[in-house]
Amino acid sequence: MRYISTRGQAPALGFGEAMMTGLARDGGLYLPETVPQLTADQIAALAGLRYEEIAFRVMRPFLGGFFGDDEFRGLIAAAYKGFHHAARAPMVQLGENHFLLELFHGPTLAFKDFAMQLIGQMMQAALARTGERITIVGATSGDTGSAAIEAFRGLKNVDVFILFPHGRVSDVQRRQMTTPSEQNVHALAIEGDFDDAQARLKDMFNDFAFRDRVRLAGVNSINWARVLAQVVYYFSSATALGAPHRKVSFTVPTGNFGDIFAGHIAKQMGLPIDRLVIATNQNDILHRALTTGDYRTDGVRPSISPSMDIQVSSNFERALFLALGGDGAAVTRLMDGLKQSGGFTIPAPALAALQSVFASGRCSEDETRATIAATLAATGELLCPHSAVGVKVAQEHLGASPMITLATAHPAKFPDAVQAATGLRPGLPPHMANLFDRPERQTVVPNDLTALETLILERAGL
Ligand SMILES: Cc1ncc(COP(=O)(O)O)c(C=O)c1O
Ligand SMILES: N[C@@H](CCOP(=O)(O)O)C(=O)O
Repeated sequence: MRYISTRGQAPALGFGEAMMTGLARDGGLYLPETVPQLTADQIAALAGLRYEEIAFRVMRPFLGGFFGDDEFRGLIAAAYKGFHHAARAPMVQLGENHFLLELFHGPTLAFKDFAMQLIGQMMQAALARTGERITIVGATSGDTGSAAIEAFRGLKNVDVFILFPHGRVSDVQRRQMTTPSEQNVHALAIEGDFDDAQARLKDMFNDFAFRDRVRLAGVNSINWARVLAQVVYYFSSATALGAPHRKVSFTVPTGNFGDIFAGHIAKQMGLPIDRLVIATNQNDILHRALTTGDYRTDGVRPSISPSMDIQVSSNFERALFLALGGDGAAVTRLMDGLKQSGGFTIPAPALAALQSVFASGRCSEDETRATIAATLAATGELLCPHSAVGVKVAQEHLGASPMITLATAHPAKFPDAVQAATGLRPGLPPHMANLFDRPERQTVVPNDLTALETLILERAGL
């Protein structure tokens, strides 16, 4: 199994190298050269298995032997043992033909834990082989950061620096990042938005001297292993509803496009997915791009679903690469256009290819609040604002096949928004009960590459 870059210029890598490398050295994102297929019988056999076993069977073909079977099973078991629900990713029914996949039962209460807990295990196993020390730098709009800190806190051979937009994450999200006391954890509040944070992170990867000196590693969905681990719950949920014998559709609250891209991979592996629906908040660049063909940034507008306040959607590059038939030079031209003029036009055949896989919809702030209230009244389910964006857009796309909407975070991460919508203030679960009593530690940093690199070198003692 070899991994190739979306820009077509970086060397192809094996699974372990791709995981430890993060961004390809030509600025692209790694993807498997060919996507392994599961047969209908293999998919049918997943129904009723434990989540951990489904994870093993779905991900194993991508590893190219980097982990032995027993070792990989052990890593999966360790990754999910801290989840607070026996099913890991349980489903509840919201209405006729509409289901909610609860992905917030991990330690930091967001879907990020599914991949982050596992890559925490996989990276530690890889580092144990080489004795290397690495520096993880991550960009977050709120949830990736806390999940990464939870997965890597306290490790001797890893420093973890998380860039989050100053003043633009919820209090719970910020405290999840600023209260861990371990000295290898560095919470950096950048004066900018998530797009700035992610752009500076990619700049660091493209600064080879810095990258090599700190042994830079990435845990955003830049990292293929993150996307891979998110493929699993598409299989677990679809087979629970009768796949492969019937098709299912998914609606995914979307920002950086990693989660829905994992659904695209599941479909390519043979899972019979009818529609993959992109649900955006008022930062609706992906909905506009899919409907008009014009991918153009117009500035991040802070919303009550802050984790989706993103305009430069990293993994859209992976989808474009596939839609352009694997033409790395064409992807490079479009990405250069994005950098230079804030946008690009998707070539017509690629747009048609994207539209054959993805549908899309947008949810306003008022609609988000109304959906939280209406869903509570109709079903008793308390949604976080991101999941509400998904539910609203899903309701506009219900059809013959069952629709599964991904519930991406726990409502207790966004108590102000949920209370404003319903009058109810969701409480934190017992393992986080003292979050607001712990002292915070954060550094406010400018949106400036040199300043950031200097700080990281200093803190990492390099
Ligand atoms: C709660 C929540 N929902 C949805 C998303 C969007 O997911 P993605 O960035 O994979 O599109 C995010 C951020 O990633 C998130 O934290
Ligand atoms: N919403 C995310 C943004 C980063 O996404 P990632 O999947 O690329 O890590 C967050 O919560 O940080």
